[in-house]
Amino acid sequence: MRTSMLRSIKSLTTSPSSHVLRRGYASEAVPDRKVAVLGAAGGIGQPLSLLMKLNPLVSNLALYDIANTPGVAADVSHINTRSEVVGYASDAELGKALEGADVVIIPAGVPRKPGMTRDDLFNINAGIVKGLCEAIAKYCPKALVNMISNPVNSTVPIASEVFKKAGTYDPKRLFGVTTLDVVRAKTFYAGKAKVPVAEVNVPVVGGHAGITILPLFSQATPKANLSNEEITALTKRTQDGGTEVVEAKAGKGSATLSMAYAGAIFADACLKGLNGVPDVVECSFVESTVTELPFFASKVRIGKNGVEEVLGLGALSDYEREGLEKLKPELKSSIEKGIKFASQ
Ligand SMILES: NC(=O)c1ccc[n+]([C@@H]2O[C@H](COP(=O)([O-])OP(=O)(O)OC[C@H]3O[C@@H](n4cnc5c(N)ncnc54)[C@H](O)[C@@H]3O)[C@@H](O)[C@H]2O)c1
Ligand SMILES: O=C(O)C[C@H](O)C(=O)O
Repeated sequence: MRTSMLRSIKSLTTSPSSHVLRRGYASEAVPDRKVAVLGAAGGIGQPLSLLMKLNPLVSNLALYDIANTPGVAADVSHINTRSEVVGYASDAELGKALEGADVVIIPAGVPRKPGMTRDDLFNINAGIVKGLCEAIAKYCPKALVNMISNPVNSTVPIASEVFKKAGTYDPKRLFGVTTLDVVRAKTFYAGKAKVPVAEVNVPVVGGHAGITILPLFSQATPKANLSNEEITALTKRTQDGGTEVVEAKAGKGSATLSMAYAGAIFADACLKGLNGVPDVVECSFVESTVTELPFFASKVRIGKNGVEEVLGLGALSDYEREGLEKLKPELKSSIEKGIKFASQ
């Protein structure tokens, strides 16, 4: 995405065709797409809004938050790229922010402090996510929902229950964003294997918390001859990547910049899928039959209707098979906690 996005941004801002695009005459080549960011003024929301403003696939960018939205929206709106930016600042404006949205990205909610698990955020974030998903069911039930708010292992099941209750649930349109785990696995693997990071691919499966994050380094490319000890250390670092940032920020929140980057990659994949670009594949936490668990992160092919295909796990090493069995009880209980909360 990086090179193609940067190339498109460059041509958008420097070539005569940029005027054509901005006037909206290029709708065949680049259809209009509205993206809504809920929690747009937060630590993730601000840089994510910036990155979505730079994405030439976006024609309308709706920035919603319960605090500080006007400033963020005014600031981002001055950037001379294709999309029109509108800020929405209160509950009463949420419907307008969502109406017509093709993709809704949700980074609303509280982040961790040192010593907390993602599950410790459940009590506050579950209610936030529930309310936002009720509004999505009402105002843009066909949108692809990119859930960033933690604990993802529970917030995605909460969203599914809210949509089921509203009669709008389409499992193809609900995604837990686990892209940051893939971003980390790629970075850490490239460093250890001494291969160019831009060429690295590593699937990360399972969920998005501690041992439920299972990077499949046996499938990493380019291949490298890493020892079992090195694979164990890489796996642990990927699983603890979020905590590494939380501790480094020492009470000032969790990953925001790397998450904004990861969220922008995933939203871009959704937009490309919607636009009919073939073979758009990203890892995501979705409704799944890959294991006995109802939700599971694995590679997913994204197309015009959202999830086109949930891909299987491929061949696993003994270490990964063991990790897979170990993560299931925790992931199952987080999923059940979300379902129980939303069905009350
Ligand atoms: N999926 C991932 O990989 C991943 C990575 C990093 C962080 N996160 C999660 O993302 C969430 C946000 O993190 P952050 O660092 O941006 O937090 P933050 O506190 O900086 O920002 C959160 C924003 O959400 C807004 N908000 C709160 N309630 C809202 C509501 N009802 N509607 C709209 N906006 C609302 C707040 O006003 C704030 O601006 C946290 O739950 C965090 O754990 C997930
Ligand atoms: O670690 C966190 O709490 C935030 C996020 O889930 C992350 O992986 O960085």
